[in-house]
Amino acid sequence: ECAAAAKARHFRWEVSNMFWSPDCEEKVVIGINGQFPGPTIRAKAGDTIVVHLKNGLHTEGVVIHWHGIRQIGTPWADGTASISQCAINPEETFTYRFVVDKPGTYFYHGHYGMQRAAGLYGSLIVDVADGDEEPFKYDGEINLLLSDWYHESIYTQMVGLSSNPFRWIGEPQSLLINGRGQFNCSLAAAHTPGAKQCAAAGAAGNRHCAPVILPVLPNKTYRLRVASTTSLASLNLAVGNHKLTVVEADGNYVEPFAVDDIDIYSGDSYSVLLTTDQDTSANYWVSVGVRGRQPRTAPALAVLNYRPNRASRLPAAAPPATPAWDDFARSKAFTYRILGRAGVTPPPPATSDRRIELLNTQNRMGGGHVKWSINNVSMVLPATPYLGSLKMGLRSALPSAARPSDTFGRGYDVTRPPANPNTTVGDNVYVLAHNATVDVVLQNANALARNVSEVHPWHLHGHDFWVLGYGDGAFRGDAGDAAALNLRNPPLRNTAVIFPYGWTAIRFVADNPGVWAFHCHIEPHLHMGMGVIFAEAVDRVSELPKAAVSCGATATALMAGAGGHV
Ligand SMILES: O=C1O[C@H]([C@@H](O)CO)C(O)=C1O
Repeated sequence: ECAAAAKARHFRWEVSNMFWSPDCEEKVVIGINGQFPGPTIRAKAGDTIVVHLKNGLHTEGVVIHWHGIRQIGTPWADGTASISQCAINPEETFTYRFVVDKPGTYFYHGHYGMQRAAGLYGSLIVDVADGDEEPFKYDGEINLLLSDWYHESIYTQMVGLSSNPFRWIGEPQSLLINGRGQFNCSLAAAHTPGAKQCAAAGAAGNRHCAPVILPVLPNKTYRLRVASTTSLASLNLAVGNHKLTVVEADGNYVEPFAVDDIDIYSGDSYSVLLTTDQDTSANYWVSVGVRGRQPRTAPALAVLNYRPNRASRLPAAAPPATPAWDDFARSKAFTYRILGRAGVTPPPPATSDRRIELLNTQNRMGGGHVKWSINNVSMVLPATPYLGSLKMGLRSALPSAARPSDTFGRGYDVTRPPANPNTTVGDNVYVLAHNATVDVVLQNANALARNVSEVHPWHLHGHDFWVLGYGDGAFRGDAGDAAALNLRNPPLRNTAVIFPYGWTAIRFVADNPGVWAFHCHIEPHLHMGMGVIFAEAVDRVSELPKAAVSCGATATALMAGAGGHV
């Protein structure tokens, strides 16, 4: 019996700032229990995870979001500051308790300010429950948590993003694999004109930035678990000479397909199978490079080490080249191939109960501030977390009186900079009826500069969604695009990308009472307002832990006796 085998896994974690050299340059990172990245959580489907999280940052709050875990029945454990809980104060401990109900490749990360970009992240891997089997076979596993790294602190970055004039964060200094990179040198210098060899990193024994070595045995099949928690970069991963067979995306099985490389946007996770069927006398490069934006960051490299070859024997061939950053036709071809595996729950086939069309634009506010807006409103977060304030009916805790719009109106020209770039801020709270089938169409557009439209990976909390389709240009809803959506075998995911000047349509059923963020997973873009909130049947949320709601207006009301006593 599955239920009997499920167990509670307890963790005691302390978050703190610490000196670390992720790419061989010493900086300050946010670590957990003295580690960067944070400890990997490994569990079985059905287990309960209990994390006692102590905030050891001296002067700021913290929360942790369990990315891809739907938090069915535990919306207060979603780890989103101002949305699902109060930020945990310094020296305080908050207990997250939630069930990991579905096997898959997940991760966790900070969700307060830009703390994710400061290094607050780690892997969360859920195996099938005892007695269950994955629908594919493999002999071993390799975990690759990908990220990007900036030398400037997140505080400097945040000040720049909210300053007038605006200061953009720019491209990252390094890409990291499992928290390690090499700035200003290359492990494959012999193949990179002008690059210096990273002798120092290895020779000095710098354990923080030593190359990632992935030992494998010949003629075996490995499951590579790949996830991206980048602040900005869209990535591409390739392994020299080896094909990759994609089998899982965001904790859901996909119809297997073989490729030479995969694109990974921030917030995505994949499992790919790799068979070690190449010349056994050699080692091979794993290369991770930037796509979607003009790269200014060297690829991250790791060594696939065919045992018993020595790990120090660098591959003779050059690392596989990352495809051209702006070859969006290639990116789309990969993304469009991701479809639900036979047996994956199909979406409700009827037309949706509600369609919400969200126009993504870059705007100006007050002359110089640069913001991202959704239907012309840039999201700001409230002092009092929504889960508490909405459950207690404190409408006054909402930053704006008006509800946001379900459409941006026909006729907006997505091919040009906004005709009227002025925007306002608001809460962007959409109230969803219990069990409604909701379609959301994300519409991309031209940014402030001419001939610029960027990639945005959107991540939904509290749900997986079906990705029903993608298209170029403006969504022509009832004029054709709505009828052409894939209701047969769409993939289930929690993150979906919008391509430049394109649209992406998703569907989910609002069957998980709570307050859920839906936002661009690019850290600076979220900080600039690129998101909305889905408040879903909040009246059905069961009693909230007081520690999740005891701040701001909810704390005041609680003290006064409205909704319980403290
Ligand atoms: O939000 C962004 O701002 C800059 C640029 O548009 C203005 O400097 C950029 O590349 C972003 O993604």
